[in-house]
Amino acid sequence: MAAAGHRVVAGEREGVLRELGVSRETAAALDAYAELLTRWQAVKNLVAPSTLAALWRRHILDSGQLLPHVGPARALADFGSGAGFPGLVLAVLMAGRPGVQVHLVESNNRKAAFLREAIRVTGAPAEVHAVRIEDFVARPPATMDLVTARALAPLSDLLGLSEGLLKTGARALFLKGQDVEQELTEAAKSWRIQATLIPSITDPAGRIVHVAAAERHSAPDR
Ligand SMILES: C[S@@+](CC[C@H](N)C(=O)[O-])C[C@H]1O[C@@H](n2cnc3c(N)ncnc32)[C@H](O)[C@@H]1O
Repeated sequence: MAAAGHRVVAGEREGVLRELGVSRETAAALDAYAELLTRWQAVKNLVAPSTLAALWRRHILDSGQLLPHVGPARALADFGSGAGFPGLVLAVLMAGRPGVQVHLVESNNRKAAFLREAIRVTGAPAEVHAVRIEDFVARPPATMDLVTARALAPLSDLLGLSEGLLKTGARALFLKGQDVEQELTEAAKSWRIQATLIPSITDPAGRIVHVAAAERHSAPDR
């Protein structure tokens, strides 16, 4: 069904803008993004159709809740950005900070084209890398301060993908669902991880995994 048929949850936009505490200019940029996503969704199916009605909370606030944990980071790499979550939302929210650049790594050309258009309409300090994450990490365009990702892979795989950037000093913020404890236990078999779990404000079972550092266990001596 065409996106015109979807209904936005009443009052959700206002509540989310209040929770994020954004300026009028930032709210306008988020509106432009939401409008573009709704329009492109009809033909490009960018997010799960069932989640579009709750776009503001399920996607925009879910992404924006990372902002207080970004700290002084200026160079961000968002892995598997899809329609821009969380990377593009963070770029919009950080637009006023000097020197910020968010690198959206998304190998799907249809999604990468959408992201380029979203950057254009929002003026967000971001750029799209339509390549595989593995290739981006092999030759990053700058030293990254922070890696973000949502709905991409289990934690141990995320650490593997991020390894090259963690080694040069990046931290990571991963949005995780109810399986987070299991994923941490599994990841701890291969990694020594310094991480903090932060409750999600959009999902009672969800956690933000803040990785300060991680390195592989050395191979056991024989
Ligand atoms: C399930 S979607 C999640 C999108 C977004 N992060 C979100 O939470 O809505 C995963 C995205 O990662 C991209 N992706 C998966 N593996 C990738 C890789 N190795 N390199 C680049 N992009 C990848 C896919 O094309 C897809 O858009």
